[in-house]
Amino acid sequence: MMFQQSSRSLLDASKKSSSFRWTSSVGRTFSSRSPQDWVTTEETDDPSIAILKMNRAPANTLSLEMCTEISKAIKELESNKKTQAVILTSSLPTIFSAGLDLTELHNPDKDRLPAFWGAFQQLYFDLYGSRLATIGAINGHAPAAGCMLALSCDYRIMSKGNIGLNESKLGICAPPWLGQQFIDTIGLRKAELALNMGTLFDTKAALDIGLIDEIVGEDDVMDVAKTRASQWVAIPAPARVACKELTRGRQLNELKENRKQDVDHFCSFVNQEAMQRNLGFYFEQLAKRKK
Ligand SMILES: CCCCCCCCCC/C=C/CC(=O)SCCNC(=O)CCNC(=O)[C@H](O)C(C)(C)COP(=O)(O)OP(=O)(O)OC[C@H]1O[C@@H](n2cnc3c(N)ncnc32)[C@H](O)[C@@H]1OP(=O)(O)O
Repeated sequence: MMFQQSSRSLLDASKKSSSFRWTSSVGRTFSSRSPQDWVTTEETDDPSIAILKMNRAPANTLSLEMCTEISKAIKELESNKKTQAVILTSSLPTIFSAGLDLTELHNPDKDRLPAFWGAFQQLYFDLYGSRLATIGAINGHAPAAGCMLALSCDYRIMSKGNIGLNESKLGICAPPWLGQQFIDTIGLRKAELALNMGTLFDTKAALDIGLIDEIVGEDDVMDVAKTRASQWVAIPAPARVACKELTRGRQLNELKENRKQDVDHFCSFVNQEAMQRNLGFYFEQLAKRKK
């Protein structure tokens, strides 16, 4: 890995507290196959290009275990010298990732919360700082931390859905490092407007502001992703890695140096009563929406 980070203690803590079926504070039961199945990797006909698929129905939300599984898959791919690129995509029909799992944030388990945020930070380190060329094949909605997954890729193609940082609609603000990623991608003024309004962009608007690089037809996503991956792999790996270090190294190191403060900041922010009220309200609206 290019920007190796140590998170042993946080990830060890996450293993102790993992639970895969639970009832949320608004009474919905989440269940799924085991976390090992939430993320799968596949080979392509080009041995230098792999596919990483998120399979956590219903919305590929990022729980502590989901973050850990994605990080683990990236590290495994990186450990194979032949692998030079990964295509990140979703196996769900309409959602790339709905962002952080709100059950982690709402009425949180006080011991689990810091480990959860540590696993989310680690995922940012692992994806944004990967030595691999990363192609985001965004085949559905990608709000908030789902947008972070997309922003962490080197190249983004999108077929459908909405993308953006909508945290303000939940009564919160994106963490500074995610906000910075957004600003670095689309520029300060556009980011300022979008962050404040919590704007989610459709594919055309996302392309217009530079949040994605290309719109592709639904049936063409994987073919285009493979073509783009081949183009990235054709650049000598040391040059690619050096370019990534040049454009992303400062931001990655900044969080690395402030990791503990960021966890403390997040936990005290989330534990505020007003914050919990906002989250509870948003979460209930989300659950009621279909009815
Ligand atoms: C200077 C300040 C410093 C502050 C530092 C700390 C700041 C804290 C930072 C916190 C960062 C937060 C980032 C996040 O990612 S928050 C999560 C944001 N995500 C969302 O708002 C997305 C919510 N979801 C949707 O809008 C929709 O689900 C969708 C993605 C548009 C898809 O819609 P669709 O109709 O297809 O699907 P459903 O809505 O029916 O969803 C299917 C089921 O999944 C549940 N769901 C969806 N999203 C989440 C989620 N994020 N967490 C938990 N559960 C989710 C949804 O309720 C459905 O469940 P059901 O089938 O049981 O009804």
